[in-house]
Amino acid sequence: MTTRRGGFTLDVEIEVAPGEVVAVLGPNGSGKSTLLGTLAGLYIPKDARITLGGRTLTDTATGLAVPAHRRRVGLLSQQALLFPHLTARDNVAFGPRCAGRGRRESLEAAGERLAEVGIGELADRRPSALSGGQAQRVAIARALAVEPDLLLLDEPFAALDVDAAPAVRSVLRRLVRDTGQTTLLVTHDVVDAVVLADRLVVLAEGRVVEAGPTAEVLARPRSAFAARIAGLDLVTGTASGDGLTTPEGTTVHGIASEKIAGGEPAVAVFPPSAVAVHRHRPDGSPRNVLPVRLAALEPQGEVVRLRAAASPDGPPWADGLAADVTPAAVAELGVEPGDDLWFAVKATEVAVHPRRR
Ligand SMILES: Nc1ncnc2c1ncn2[C@@H]1O[C@H](COP(=O)(O)OP(=O)(O)OP(=O)(O)O)[C@@H](O)[C@H]1O
Repeated sequence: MTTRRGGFTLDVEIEVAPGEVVAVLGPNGSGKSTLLGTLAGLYIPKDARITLGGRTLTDTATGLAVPAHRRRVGLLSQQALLFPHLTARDNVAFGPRCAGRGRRESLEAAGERLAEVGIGELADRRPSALSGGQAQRVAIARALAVEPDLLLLDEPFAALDVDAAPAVRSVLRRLVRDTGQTTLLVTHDVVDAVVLADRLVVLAEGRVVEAGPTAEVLARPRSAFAARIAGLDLVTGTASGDGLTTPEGTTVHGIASEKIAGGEPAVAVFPPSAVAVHRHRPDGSPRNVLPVRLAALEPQGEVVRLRAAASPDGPPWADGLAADVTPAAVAELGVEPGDDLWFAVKATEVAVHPRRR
């Protein structure tokens, strides 16, 4: 598709498989919202063919443009944007009604969706009597009420205050993760992308500069933007009592970000700045101590990033882990590629998130 907005041109080709979650990342002004708006039918593209599950939604060659409310595309934006004069239930029932479903059926569906997002008891309230987090839950219910073939999420947590965001995030993560809902998610938060997305697409200046499976893009970023967001250490495995267990049986001690049942797929995330580097195995406190072989030293502004390879004495998943240390510490350690080192991370620095199956 090609969409123009003022002097800006978005020119992309994107495919999302049924049931897939694709995260769209990119700097401010790269065209992420324009992409979602074009798919939702809010912006008229200059030149585009958009199909969804065998239906053509837009084809500029033939002049076809299915109106937004008939696309079966759910859009959730930063702001809830509810109708102020309608109750939560009527707001949610609005979409199905527009799509031609009966009044009773639409209201019933609305009640169910509101219960699913945990606010069934607030169905009769107007938006002015809802908190920001509650309003955003109504907006989630509304986006799902049209039984969308495609769900578009445009930074759905960005406008929520720090108290409301975690609960809404957890509701939405669960819905996206567990229902097989085909979803395109715009986010600035790499953890959301890691936890939710099968694939990442990186936009810059209106074009796709990088695309691929989430883990691959983050492990081997090619664009500057992906490299910047990829600056996190990730270990995948399954949730266990005190953190995460990797496929070959190591435990990474950490703190669960939300309730996860033991054995559920999970990912442990920590910043390279939380990794301490030692020549010899450190005694005592840190719960996570890991032998690695130093692969590379990468200058990263104020710090030096020590990139690990797996050590013959350690787990294979250490390959690619990063530790950020000061140049002074590098000099003190006197390390060079090929050296055997120890990475240590406190359990309190490791966040364990549920992961998509
Ligand atoms: N109504 C408009 N008229 C003219 N230009 C616009 C309009 N809306 C957006 N633009 C331009 O289109 C470009 C893409 O904007 P868009 O909102 O899609 O970016 P984005 O990647 O979603 O950014 P952000 O991360 O800041 O939300 C920007 O350069 C912006 O200035």
